[in-house]
This record gives sequence, C-alpha cells and structure tokens, in this order.
Amino acid sequence: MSRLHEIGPVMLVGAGKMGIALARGWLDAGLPPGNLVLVDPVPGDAARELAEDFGLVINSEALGLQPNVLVLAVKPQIIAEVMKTLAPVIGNHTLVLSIAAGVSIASLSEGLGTGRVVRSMPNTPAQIGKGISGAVAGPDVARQDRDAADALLAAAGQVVWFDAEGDLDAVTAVSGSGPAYVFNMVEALAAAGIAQGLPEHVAMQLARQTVIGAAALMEADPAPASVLRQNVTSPNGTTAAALDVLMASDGLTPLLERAVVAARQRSEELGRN
Ligand SMILES: NC(=O)C1=CN([C@@H]2O[C@H](COP(=O)(O)OP(=O)(O)OC[C@H]3O[C@@H](n4cnc5c(N)ncnc54)[C@H](OP(=O)(O)O)[C@@H]3O)[C@@H](O)[C@H]2O)C=CC1
Ligand SMILES: O=C(O)[C@@H]1CCC=N1
Repeated sequence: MSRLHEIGPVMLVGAGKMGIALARGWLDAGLPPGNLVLVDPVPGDAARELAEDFGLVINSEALGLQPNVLVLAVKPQIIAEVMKTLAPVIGNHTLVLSIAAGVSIASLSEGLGTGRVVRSMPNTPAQIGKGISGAVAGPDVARQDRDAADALLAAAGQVVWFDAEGDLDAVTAVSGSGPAYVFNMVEALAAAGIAQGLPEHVAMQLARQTVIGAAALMEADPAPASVLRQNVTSPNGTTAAALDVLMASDGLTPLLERAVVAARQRSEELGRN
C-alpha cells in the first residue's frame, strides 16, 4: 500500500500551476481522491478539470475540514494574508507543508500558530512524477510528520532533506526554477536553428526532441553528464567547435551562475516581504 493512503485528509491551498502539478502527482501515485480537497477562490481551468476528473471537493465544502496536512501553494507575496484566513483550519494534528519560495519556517509558524511546519521546494516535473524537491523540517516536526511530508513530495519525484533552511534558497535557484532554464534553452536553440535558415516548426521540433532525448538518455545511463557530453564530442568535430564557445570563460557556466545567484537573491527577498 502506498504511504499516501496513510496520510489522511490533505488540503491544498492554492490550486495554481505548482499546486495542480503536485496534486496530479499525488493522485497518480495513489492518494485517495476523497482525501484531497482544493481551496482556491477562483479555481482555474486546470483546477476545475482535476476536480472533475477525480471528483475532488473544492472550496466552500473544504473549509470546514481540519486536515492532517495543509499544503500551502499560494504566491509568497500573498501568503501572509492567506495565513490569516487559515487559523480555523489548523488542528492539533495538522502538519503544514509549504512550497512557497523564500517564505521561512519562522514566518509560517508565526502566521499559522503552529511549529509543525515543513518548508519545501518542488518543481513542475512533479506533475509526471519526475520532479525533485528540497525540504527542511521545522523544530516541532515529529518523525511521522516528516514521513507524511516525505510521502507527498516523493509522489512527485525525488526528495532531498536539508538541515540548514538557508540551503532552500539555493535549491529554489537550481531545481525549483531550473526547468524554466531548460525550456528557455530549447527556445534559444530553436532560435539559433531558425537563424541558420531552418523553418520555425522544424527548428523547434529539433530543439525540443534533442532536449527530450538528452534527458531520457541521462535518465537511462548513469554516466556523469561530462561523460555523456564527451560521447557527443568527436575529436576536432562540430560539437567541439560549439563547446569552445559554450565552455569559454564567458560561456554558459558564468551565465548560469549569474542566473542562479539572481534567483537565489529573489528567493531571499521574497522571504523578507
Ligand atoms: N511554478 C513553479 O514552478 C513553482 C512554484 N513554487 C511555489 O508555489 C507557489 C505557487 O506558485 P505557482 O503555482 O507558480 O503560482 P500560481 O499563481 O499558478 O498559483 C497560485 C494559486 O493560488 C491562488 N490563490 C490566490 N489567492 C488565494 C487564496 N486566498 N486562497 C487559495 N488560493 C489562492 C491563485 O489564484 P488566482 O490565480 O486567481 O490569483 C492561484 O491559483 C508559490 O509560492 C511559488 O513560490 C514552488 C516550486 C515551483
Ligand atoms: O518563479 C518562482 O518564484 C517559483 C519558485 C520556483 C519556481 N517558480
């Protein structure tokens, strides 16, 4: 039996892009639909579709419930306001699992009046069970709370637990936001193909399938990324010519480092709001 069966009622507050990605992952991994309720003042198409597909309870009926796990998936900018409305939902037995970027365990605990808080950072491949999450448990989190949070996050993919909460800002910058960097690389590679005279739809097909194929190969072959890169690189060939540009001192590595620093700083800023 999946660990998800043992968690009991889960309330997802914020049925947006990431909330729905997680909810789909949980339901696909065996969370009983009767144990999941959605709270979102204006549920979008994806939320309504999910609710319809699985017969989920949405909004008003949900608010009378004190769930075993309250998952907070609203934007960091409004989380303080949203927490003010959630006091009646927090029972003695309620664990809070936040996925909000930057928002500290201390402010979550203060806002909700409970120390049973896990702060986490998943990413959107959660929707197909291929995500990765970082997580930190607050000081009042018991072993069984941590197991429940781990089961929810593990349904979405891999989970890495950290002792230091500050590490989650770096996790956010690397893997939380990371899928967007890869999608942007597909856009950039397609644009480069178009600049070389390929039709737009063909350039996009080539770029997209190249990233899909490379990711699938990396999943199937445990060799380090550097070895997989070397396997593409014939001596003095075309890839070597391109990598001379990408791996130059002003190439992809310093660019990504700047991008990750910017994301980390933004995560820290969001936490100060
Ligand atoms: N997107 C991602 O890849 C990731 C996001 N996160 C975190 O997840 C959280 C949500 O991000 P994301 O899904 O991208 O954002 P979205 O805007 O897509 O989702 C937030 C949802 O919360 C809803 N909402 C607004 N007010 C309330 C309320 N009072 N009660 C309940 N729900 C409310 C919004 O509705 P409406 O649109 O009508 O305002 C929206 O549906 C953020 O904290 C973000 O940091 C974490 C990891 C990855
Ligand atoms: O862009 C954001 O702020 C959120 C957090 C990580 C991914 N999306």
